[in-house]
Amino acid sequence: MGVPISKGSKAMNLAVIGAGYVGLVTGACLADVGNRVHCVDRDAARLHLLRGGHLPIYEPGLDTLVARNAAAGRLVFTDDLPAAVADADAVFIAVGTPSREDGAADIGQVLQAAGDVARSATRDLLVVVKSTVPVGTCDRVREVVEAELARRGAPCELRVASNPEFLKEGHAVEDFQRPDRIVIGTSDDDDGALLRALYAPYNRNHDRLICMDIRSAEFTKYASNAMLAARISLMNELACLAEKVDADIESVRRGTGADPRIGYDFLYAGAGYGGSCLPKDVRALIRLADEYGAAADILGSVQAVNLRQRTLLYEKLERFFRGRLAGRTIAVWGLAFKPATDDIREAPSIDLIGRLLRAGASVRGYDPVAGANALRALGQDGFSIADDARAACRGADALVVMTEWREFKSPDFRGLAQTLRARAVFDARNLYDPAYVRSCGLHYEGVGRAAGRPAPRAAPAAATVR
Ligand SMILES: NC(=O)c1ccc[n+]([C@@H]2O[C@H](COP(=O)([O-])OP(=O)(O)OC[C@H]3O[C@@H](n4cnc5c(N)ncnc54)[C@H](O)[C@@H]3O)[C@@H](O)[C@H]2O)c1
Ligand SMILES: O=c1ccn([C@@H]2O[C@H](COP(=O)(O)OP(=O)(O)O[C@H]3O[C@H](CO)[C@@H](O)[C@H](O)[C@H]3O)[C@@H](O)[C@H]2O)c(=O)[nH]1
Repeated sequence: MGVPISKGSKAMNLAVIGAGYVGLVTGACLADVGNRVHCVDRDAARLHLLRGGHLPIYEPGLDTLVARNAAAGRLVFTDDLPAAVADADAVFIAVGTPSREDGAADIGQVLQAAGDVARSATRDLLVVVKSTVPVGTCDRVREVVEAELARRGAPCELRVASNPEFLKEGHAVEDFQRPDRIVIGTSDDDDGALLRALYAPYNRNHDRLICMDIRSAEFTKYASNAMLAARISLMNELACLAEKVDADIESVRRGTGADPRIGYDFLYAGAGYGGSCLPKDVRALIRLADEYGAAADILGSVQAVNLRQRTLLYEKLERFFRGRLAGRTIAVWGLAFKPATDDIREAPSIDLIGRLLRAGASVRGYDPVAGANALRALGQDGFSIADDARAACRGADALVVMTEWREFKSPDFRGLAQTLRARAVFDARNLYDPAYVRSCGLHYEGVGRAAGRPAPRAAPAAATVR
């Protein structure tokens, strides 16, 4: 077991609905501290994999955690929701909340899961909404649950709490086990006490629980992702300006991040933020603001900058090849939206490759774990997956590095200069030292990197100081 159940807390019976990135990590981690967890999913293929000891997703450390707790009988995978809920003290809802066409979060899966719980419950329990949901969703969950209980004439009470999740993919197990905060929104002290007891093993040295009302907890999740997205978009906008004025955004990042009020984390310019959360949650927050007649000017700009940034690498390639991308072969290193995951949801690489294929280029991709997912998303017409990073470059004109996997950090540039026909490297993550790459005989472009032009001799007239 990872962390033992602490004094004062007892092992609980839990159900987690949704065995995806969040549900699986939540279920496995809570089982690892001694709770008995039923992970419920409606996806038969996913359950088949899990029961056979295979993970449907790549997440560092999750395989051993799942194997250990499944073997100990503390973690069970099932589609039998009534059995999972039968003796549960709490049921976590961790299903998807994808974007609707208008950008709002679709809470259909959450309400469906809540209705399913209320249809099966035979005892009092706490329904904990872990999915990212717009403010007011827990109220809707309560309505659905109460209507169903009334219809059944069921003599039990289902309370509702919000407990948004803040884990990062690729770092999910560590984030869950060593959280920087655990946000809990409740309307009842007993519910807060139950969640405090459940999270006690992760709350031993510092109090990481931040307790509040339900609506504030729901909002905290969106506010956090909005902050993160804003920081990235600001950095990306600054990077584009840096490139114009021949400053180097990497030096600027080091210089600005040194101020503790700014800090170094999440300050990397790149190909625009992707993944299953930041783009979706910014869209949902904008729609929420619209619904309530509130301004979302900054959020609108954050999103607009991100959309623009996602075309940046394509534009660089198009410029380099003077608009003639048809017939070219481009190698792409990194297909996942970030390192240490196989998730390609809203990955900038998938955008870029789609554009290249539409322009008539061929793409040879490589990713340590996301190749199969990329192939499923993009098909095989003009797109292929190489066995390793070097093989992706064989016969290619140029290389684009889209994800900062560790194995891409120090390639053999002299070898690449021999392999790449147009001898060009496009670095969407600013991994490399431009001067060194150029010294190896390669054309190099990063994001917001100085071209090394000599500074203008005289200030432009408009900037003359009187
Ligand atoms: N992925 C992340 O890093 C992350 C982090 C924090 C919060 N979130 C939020 O958590 C939620 C889940 O995200 P995810 O990435 O884990 O999603 P996911 O798509 O990986 O997993 C969702 C799972 O729920 C299952 N499901 C849906 N409806 C069901 C039902 N009625 N009964 C049983 N199973 C059902 C699906 O089959 C799927 O396996 C979303 O709201 C997301 O915004 C995600
Ligand atoms: O300095 C940075 C940091 C990140 N990114 C990009 O931003 C996206 C999101 O990265 P990250 O936030 O690390 O990944 P997620 O796993 O999507 O995690 C975010 O979304 C989750 C779901 O809501 C939250 O729980 C996490 O706290 C939040 O960081 C990726 O495309 C990154 O490449 C940058 O471009 N520059």
